[in-house]
Amino acid sequence: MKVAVLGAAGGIGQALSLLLKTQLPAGTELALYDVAPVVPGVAVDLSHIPTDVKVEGFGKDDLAKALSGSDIVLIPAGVPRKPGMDRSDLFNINAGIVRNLVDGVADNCPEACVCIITNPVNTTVAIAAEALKAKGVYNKNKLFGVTTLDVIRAETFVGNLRDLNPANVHVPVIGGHSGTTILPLLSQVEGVEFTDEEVASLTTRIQNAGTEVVEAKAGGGSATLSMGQAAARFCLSLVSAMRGENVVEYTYVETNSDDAQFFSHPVRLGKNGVEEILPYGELSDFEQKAKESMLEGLRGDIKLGVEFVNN
Ligand SMILES: NC(=O)c1ccc[n+]([C@@H]2O[C@H](COP(=O)([O-])OP(=O)(O)OC[C@H]3O[C@@H](n4cnc5c(N)ncnc54)[C@H](O)[C@@H]3O)[C@@H](O)[C@H]2O)c1
Ligand SMILES: O=C(O)C[C@H](O)C(=O)O
Repeated sequence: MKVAVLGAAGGIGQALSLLLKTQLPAGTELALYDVAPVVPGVAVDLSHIPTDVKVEGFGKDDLAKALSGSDIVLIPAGVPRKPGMDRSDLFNINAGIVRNLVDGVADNCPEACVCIITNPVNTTVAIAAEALKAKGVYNKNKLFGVTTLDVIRAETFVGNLRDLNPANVHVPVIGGHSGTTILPLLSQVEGVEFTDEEVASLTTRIQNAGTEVVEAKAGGGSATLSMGQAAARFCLSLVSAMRGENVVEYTYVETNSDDAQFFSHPVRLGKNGVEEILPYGELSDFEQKAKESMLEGLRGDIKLGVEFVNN
């Protein structure tokens, strides 16, 4: 098994690579790619941790080598937000970065599962899909937008509110990954009841949690450590699924539903990526209205990505 992290020298990239170095199964290869000259040093640093995961760093001219033979490619490369910005403000820079890196995936490891972290995820996943289609290698079962951070935040906030261990709380989060497109299904949290006021305020907090971090970091970037944890969880779930375990994660994938071309659903992962897209179940009136009012925006975000590659 080989896992590649593209953008490995960044805030997310380093946290994620550390978690993967310590948690991937023995025998896995971990390839770290970045355009930043520090990336070989990050790989040397991690290589001193005594696990049976072989780490190698690759600089800007070595994308092909980094990707060759990869089974899973995680992409957190690109610029993060500063206070006052929306995720969509990152489109101008990050769209081209994702396109180029995914072209590299198509050329060097077209069978790999590709996990997009770079924002705006609602749009960059569509860019990745169109880039893979243009190269004739798109497999909708192997492209994922990583929305796990929304899930772990929702679990943390619910756990804290009810004084429960967040590790034992499960909160479905569907939709996309920005603002109101992030839709936590609080009506489905087992064993916990919320008042209407709590549902409204928790939903808003989960939707704005990224901004909460951006403002707290005051110009120093966005979530990196919690995102590293979220991406590691998603990657390790994918690895377990590829080894035959039964694993379900919420992730932004291409669906056949009427909601939008890409939509976060509970997904049963398997040896070949998406095994089955599961229904997200019954929504409360509040969730149904919230879903209906965000769909147009989400579809617009997706269209922007499709047009970026095709126009
Ligand atoms: N999906 C999510 O839930 C989520 C959560 C947090 C952040 N993000 C997004 O992840 C991205 C990265 O955030 P960060 O905090 O790690 O940023 P960062 O600036 O700390 O790191 C980004 C890294 O990408 C590298 N990079 C830039 N262009 C590259 C290219 N063409 N090839 C390879 N590497 C390249 C940079 O050199 C840098 O090391 C941002 O777009 C951010 O908005 C997504
Ligand atoms: O908010 C951001 O810009 C980064 C990320 O999407 C997050 O949710 O933390």
